[in-house]
Amino acid sequence: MGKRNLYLNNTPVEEARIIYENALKNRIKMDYEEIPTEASLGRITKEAVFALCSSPLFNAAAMDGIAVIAERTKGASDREPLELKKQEDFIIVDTGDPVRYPYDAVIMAEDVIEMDDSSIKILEAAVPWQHIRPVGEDIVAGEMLLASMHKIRPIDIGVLFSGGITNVKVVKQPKVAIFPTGTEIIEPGEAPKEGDIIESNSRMFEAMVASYGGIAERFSPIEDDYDKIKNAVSGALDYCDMVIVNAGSSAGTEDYTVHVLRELGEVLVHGVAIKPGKPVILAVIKNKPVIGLPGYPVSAYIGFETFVKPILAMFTGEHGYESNKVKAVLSKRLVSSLKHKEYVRVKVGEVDGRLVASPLSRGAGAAMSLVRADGFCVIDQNCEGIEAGEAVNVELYRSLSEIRHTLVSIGSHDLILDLIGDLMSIHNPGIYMSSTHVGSMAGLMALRRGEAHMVPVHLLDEESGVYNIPYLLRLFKEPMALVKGVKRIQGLMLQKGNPCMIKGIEDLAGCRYVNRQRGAGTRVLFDYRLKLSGMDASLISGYEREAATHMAAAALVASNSADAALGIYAAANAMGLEFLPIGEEEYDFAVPVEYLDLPEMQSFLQVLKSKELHHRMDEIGGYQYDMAGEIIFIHQ
Ligand SMILES: Nc1nc2c(c(=O)[nH]1)N[C@H]1C(S)=C(S)[C@@H](COP(=O)(O)OP(=O)(O)OC[C@H]3O[C@@H](n4cnc5c(N)ncnc54)[C@H](O)[C@@H]3O)O[C@H]1N2
Ligand code: MOO
Repeated sequence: MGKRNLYLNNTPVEEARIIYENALKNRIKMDYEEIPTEASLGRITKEAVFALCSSPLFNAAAMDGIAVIAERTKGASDREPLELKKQEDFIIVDTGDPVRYPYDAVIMAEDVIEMDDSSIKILEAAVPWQHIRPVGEDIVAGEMLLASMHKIRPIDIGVLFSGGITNVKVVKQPKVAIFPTGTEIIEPGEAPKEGDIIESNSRMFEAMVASYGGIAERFSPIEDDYDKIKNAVSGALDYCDMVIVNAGSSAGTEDYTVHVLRELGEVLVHGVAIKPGKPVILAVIKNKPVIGLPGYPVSAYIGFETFVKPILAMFTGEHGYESNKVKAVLSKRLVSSLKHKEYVRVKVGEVDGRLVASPLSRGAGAAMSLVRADGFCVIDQNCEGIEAGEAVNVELYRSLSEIRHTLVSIGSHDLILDLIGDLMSIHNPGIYMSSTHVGSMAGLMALRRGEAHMVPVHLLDEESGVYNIPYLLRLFKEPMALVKGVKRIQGLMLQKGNPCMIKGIEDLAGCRYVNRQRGAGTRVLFDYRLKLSGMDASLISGYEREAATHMAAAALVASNSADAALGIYAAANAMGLEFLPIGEEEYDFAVPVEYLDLPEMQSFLQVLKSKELHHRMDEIGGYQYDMAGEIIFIHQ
């Protein structure tokens, strides 16, 4: 082996699905088992379930009171109360007690006047069968309780028991073997060295298999070794219903999966027009589905959702997964290739009653983009892209009600945003903050387009030397508020020990710098300082290289991929870097006045002023928060 697989196809998603499902439809047979009713939550009934007994089993009192013979209560009224004798005319009953012949009505305790131990008075006649639940009112023996192929819910379990059903026949859960592969893969808990990757996908698959009604059998990582992979897959097929092999699915010299699967059985598809998820392998071995999923976490997730989930449904019979599709306005132009169908993770916010979708990182390795996402939108294969402002369909992962109670912040990044969001959810459960980091300027533009409630900004006006306010005056006609945030120290983040001996911006020539994106406040500050020092940007290698956040820039320096970056003290500190202060800046929040009263904004303001937040900022260091939460109203 050791050869590259340079022959991946590009089968359209739907076509690949049909090819595979057709190949499997006569091979996958649903199996059944009988299980205790109490263990049947979420399982699918094999066949209709009929009640063995009625409920109630007898005529039962529906209220606490007395059981009477209705005929004997005739004529009772306010004017002529009727006296009844215990045991002769009535007996005492509690809710649920049987009511036997000759009694045929129940009078509620509240409507009974007690005379002495053995007699009572009533002021109204009883109607026959009042307050009595007749035999079989709820369930009649022989009645169908649940239909075939019904997914059992908590209420169904209750009803099954009431109908005398203690065991139920359900569809058997398929057993799915999961094999992570790759010599670089180490088990969680082991200390990672350079080149090692902590195993995570098989754990994610295990949870996905369970949530879609299967039983996962997860194995330890197998190294990139043809025979080891072959023996593992072949052995699992003897007792499992399906096998997932993770990674080694594309064109690497050690990507053996497809060769192994070809030797063991038939590979129907290798390579699908989907992004992320392209190198999916769909195979049939020993009449069972064997699926190779790509190693990158996002590709693995989308490959599973697209190809494993429908095959699991062929075993479980569960097809009715809810999909929560909404229409949202796209905040940023999305360009996509005609070569594939693309799944783009998006954050969704509701601003002024309008849902806005902002695309997140599109990298297949960026698992956090899935965590941060509220949903995804699909760009069809025959579509080259979608313009900003166009409506797109978004499949939501989060509930619409959570999205509606989310403060949407788009703008400059700072570590305190995560802390604030966290404290908001603690102080006001049910209120959330979503922050997208695009830089100060891009945030203000998003606010102008009505896509955010608030923009974290730190923009220095070079002429006046004033932060933020001049920009709001320039860009907004409507009344704006500047909520004061923090003063934070910006400086050069340098490698430990400062091996390049950088003492100021002038020393950056000849070093490997990493910049921030255009429109980021830190970039504006850097350009301003460059100008002051009279230095030409072209002398700085890496001036064009951009990192999206302070932490991302700091991480590049920490990993010796760059020598210096401009950033905040907190990021340098978090990454264990040396820090050369350049100056203090004002990191505030631009808010249209009309949003100040939103409950989500009020929660934000409360947290911003809280001791708890200030304490956490002290722990990180580099922040001054004397004015945090003060509001400056900006009038034109
Ligand atoms: N020359 C080409 N290179 C690549 C192609 C291509 O068509 N031509 N396809 C790219 C695409 S698209 C994808 S997706 C990846 C998929 O590659 P593999 O499925 O072969 O996966 P690996 O290369 O083994 O791993 C990729 C990545 O994922 C990490 N990984 C693997 N297993 C796990 C696990 N269990 N838990 C966490 N992370 C895992 C692995 O270490 C790698 O970092 O190929 C492109 N290349
Ligand atoms: O198609 Mo791969 O799955 O994008 O990264």
